[in-house]
Amino acid sequence: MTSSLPDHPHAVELSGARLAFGERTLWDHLDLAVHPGEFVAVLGPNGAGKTSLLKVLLGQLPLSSGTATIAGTPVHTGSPHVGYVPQQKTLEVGVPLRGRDLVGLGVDGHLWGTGIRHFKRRKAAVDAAIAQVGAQSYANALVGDLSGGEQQRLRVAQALVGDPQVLLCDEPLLSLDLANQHLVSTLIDQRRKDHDTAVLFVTHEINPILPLVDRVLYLVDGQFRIGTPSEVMTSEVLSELYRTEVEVLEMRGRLVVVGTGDAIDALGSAGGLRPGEGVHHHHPEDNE
Ligand SMILES: Nc1ncnc2c1ncn2[C@@H]1O[C@H](COP(=O)(O)OP(=O)(O)OP(=O)(O)O)[C@@H](O)[C@H]1O
Repeated sequence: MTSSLPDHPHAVELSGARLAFGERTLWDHLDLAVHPGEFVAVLGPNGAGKTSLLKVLLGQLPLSSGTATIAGTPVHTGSPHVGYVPQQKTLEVGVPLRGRDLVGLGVDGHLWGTGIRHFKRRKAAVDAAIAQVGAQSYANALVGDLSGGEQQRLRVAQALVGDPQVLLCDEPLLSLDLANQHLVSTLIDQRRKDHDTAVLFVTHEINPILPLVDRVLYLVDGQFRIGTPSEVMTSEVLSELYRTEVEVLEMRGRLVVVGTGDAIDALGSAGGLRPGEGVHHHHPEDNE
């Protein structure tokens, strides 16, 4: 399968982008050009506007000002060039949906049409996406019977089934154990390497994906910074963003963010301290 648009220099482009709800500005003057195959982590405390940014790129939320394009085209809903891994919801046991049905939900009916020829193409696309995430052995099982990690791999397959040029992921590692975090992040990394798919990856915890990240967009309370992890994840930059003293320590290849005072709550969700805790190694189960 190949994408129908010729390769565009920028997979995602935000220019002078501003998003406000009433008096509250989530971000303003945001310029971001993401290249094909680039992996951008979107970090920041609760309510900073990370999910809203993905919604803008999905065409679900209009910008207050500025422009947003995907592969050179203004954002709009139902773009075949965008794959989306939404925030994880546990699927209930007993839902009569097989793994391959879940993946098939990612297929756009308008694009594929109806009839036996389209049915075959659709099935081939679903099979290919299932194979990309290595889910063949449980694709016919009921999703409610699958583990969180298996469900998440199928969700990634659902996002890949339309052969997207841009993959938007909203905390795809949440509630996964370390092995599955590694598995799912490796799948996403493999996809961008093999297909030059750009990845915007919203997360509260940069450590599991630190080796994959090209650039970080760090949003805090109307402010933001964009740069490589070593440019953004520093005591100076985060102290400026949080407007309080924040320390970033590197320990055995992991970044530990340590803050004080009022910022503790916010930093707790960004990989740092929670009230009453000492230096805190942010583990995945902390997100529970
Ligand atoms: N349609 C809307 N109208 C008004 N306010 C909204 C709307 N959508 C989102 N918000 C507010 O915008 C803020 C940012 O929300 P968003 O979900 O983007 O944050 P986030 O950074 O993804 O947070 P979290 O880490 O908690 O998921 C929140 O305070 C939210 O209440």
